[in-house]
Amino acid sequence: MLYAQTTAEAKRRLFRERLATGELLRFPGAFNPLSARLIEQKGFEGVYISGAVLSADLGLPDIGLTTLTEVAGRGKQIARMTDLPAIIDADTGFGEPMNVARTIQELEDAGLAGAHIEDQVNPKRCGHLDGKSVVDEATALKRIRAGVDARRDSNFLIMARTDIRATEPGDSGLALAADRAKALVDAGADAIFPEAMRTLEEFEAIRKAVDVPILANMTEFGKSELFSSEQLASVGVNIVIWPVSMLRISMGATGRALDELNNVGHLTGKLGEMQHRADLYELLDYESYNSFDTNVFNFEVER
Ligand SMILES: C[C@](O)(C(=O)O)[C@H](CC(=O)O)C(=O)O
Ligand SMILES: [Mg+2]
Repeated sequence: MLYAQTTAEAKRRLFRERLATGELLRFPGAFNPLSARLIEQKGFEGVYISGAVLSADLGLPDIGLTTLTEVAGRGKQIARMTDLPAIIDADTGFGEPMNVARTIQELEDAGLAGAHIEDQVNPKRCGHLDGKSVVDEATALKRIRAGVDARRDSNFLIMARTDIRATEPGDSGLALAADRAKALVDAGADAIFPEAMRTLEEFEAIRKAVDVPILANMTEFGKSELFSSEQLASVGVNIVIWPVSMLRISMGATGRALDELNNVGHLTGKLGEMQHRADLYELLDYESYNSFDTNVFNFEVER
């Protein structure tokens, strides 16, 4: 009933323990609190909260328009609905290193298990678009140090994302990414998110460069080939995210349903694609509200 039972501290501790095993942990992107529950019900290890989804949800492009208050608020709504650890996209940390420090404390208070801070300049853009710029190494390291020093729960995972790979083509971009990843780890990053890696070999190169967990971003229509969990595990990736995928799927299905309404005038033909009322109620744990008030759940839903 209501929110998940596991405290934020326990989620972070368990997440750290799981991460230490070296296995691949799968974090699909939750586009709302309810979808986080579905991710948990389907047996995944964690929930990702994407900046691209958060901004798209508000009808805005992913160019750093959302505020810390909006991001922490949505993060809290999603994280509290699941016993799984939730990691959130904190973009460039919402300002100067001092702002990064406050960002991390706000995200801890919001119940997140971790966050990633990237080294793009503001205004930032999707990591899989061309024409990105990154800050110099000293600034990138300051952001991470500020976050690490500010956290109060040492289990809160601070992940450094570097976008530097796409600033130069070919092997030189990859070498820059490996160097920056090493420096970010020296500055205290608990994990590395190498953005816009193109091939499995590129993930492998970052794996060799650092000895902390690394994350693979399997966002569609971007720079990376879409590798399977098995392939990513085989090159030593520890966390995989599908940040926007569930929103893309839902919006695609919504578009097709609206076409059907226009063309046919009813949705009878779409019933099989819908989440059934009974499944929704199960996900909401509707029945348990009955233990509080027996008048709440005194009906049956036929499948
Ligand atoms: C991971 C990401 O930062 C996000 O906000 O979800 C995006 C995803 C995307 O735009 O496809 C990214 O920059 O890769
Ligand atoms: Mg993002």
